[in-house]
Amino acid sequence: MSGGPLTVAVTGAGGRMGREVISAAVDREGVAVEVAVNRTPTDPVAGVAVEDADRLDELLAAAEPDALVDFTGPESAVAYAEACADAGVPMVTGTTGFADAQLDSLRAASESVPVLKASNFARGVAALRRAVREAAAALPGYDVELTETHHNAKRDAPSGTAKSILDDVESVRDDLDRRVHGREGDAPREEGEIGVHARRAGDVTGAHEVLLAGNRETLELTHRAGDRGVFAEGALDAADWLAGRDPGWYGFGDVLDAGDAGV
Ligand SMILES: NC(=O)C1=CN([C@@H]2O[C@H](COP(=O)(O)OP(=O)(O)OC[C@H]3O[C@@H](n4cnc5c(N)ncnc54)[C@H](OP(=O)(O)O)[C@@H]3O)[C@@H](O)[C@H]2O)C=CC1
Ligand SMILES: O=C(O)C1=N[C@H](C(=O)O)C[C@H](O)C1
Repeated sequence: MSGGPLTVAVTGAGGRMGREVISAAVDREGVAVEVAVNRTPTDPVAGVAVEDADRLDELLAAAEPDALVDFTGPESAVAYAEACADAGVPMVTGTTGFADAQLDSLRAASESVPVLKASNFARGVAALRRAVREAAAALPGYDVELTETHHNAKRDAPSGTAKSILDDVESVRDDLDRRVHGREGDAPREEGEIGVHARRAGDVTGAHEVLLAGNRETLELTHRAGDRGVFAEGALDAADWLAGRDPGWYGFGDVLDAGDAGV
């Protein structure tokens, strides 16, 4: 926790999440949006002027915000992480869909500044992930299938959260190590599979459902995000927690474990 008013920069300010982060910051006492940028020209968001993203270096140097909050795309998130490293600004990123090499670049930035990356800033998802780890470990031999549902404009599939949950399952179940993305035709389930199903429809904010089945019983664990505000609030909590930390690689679990996330 920074201990004083928190100043933030927001990238992707014209996007669904960028707008939500700015609105949540404006509504939150003790938080000021000092910098907001977008790749394409965008009208002010919640009264905050949005600048050209090409000016980010210059704007960060002038404003020296406590943290930058990024919800954009993998390519831009890497470029913004490099800008943060150059300017000495901690970075919170909720962007998903990174390739391994892009993750390496983010990690390289975390050698200069604190970088906190989370595939989902909802507290309920953190609880879901704990519950999934416990259930998958407690039910050896049970089949596991994951279904995620998102709005029809989402680019990456499966979702970043789904990938995190799959990592969780694999971390406690040595017998499950093969991710099967959908099935078609003559495709009976085989040992070692975790089925993964990505649905894209309408304006669904985000839902993740894990099905465990075996021994003539089923267990379903589901999280549904009610609105994007839940992610924006979590990202601001993360920014507050990250400000002033040492360089390094952090996750949302660090914020929640610390119990001082300003909630
Ligand atoms: N961790 C979490 O809790 C959550 C994560 N997300 C993730 O956040 C990301 C953004 O989601 P969402 O807000 O719905 O997406 P949007 O498409 O609504 O917004 C994306 C924003 O990123 C900008 N952007 C995209 N690509 C580039 C690029 N190459 N260079 C510069 N700017 C770029 C867009 O700029 P422009 O307007 O110019 O196109 C836009 O402002 C996704 O990866 C999503 O999965 C989403 C919700 C919660
Ligand atoms: O793109 C989205 O909308 C979301 N993306 C994140 C993900 O990929 O897991 C988190 C949330 O589910 C919404």
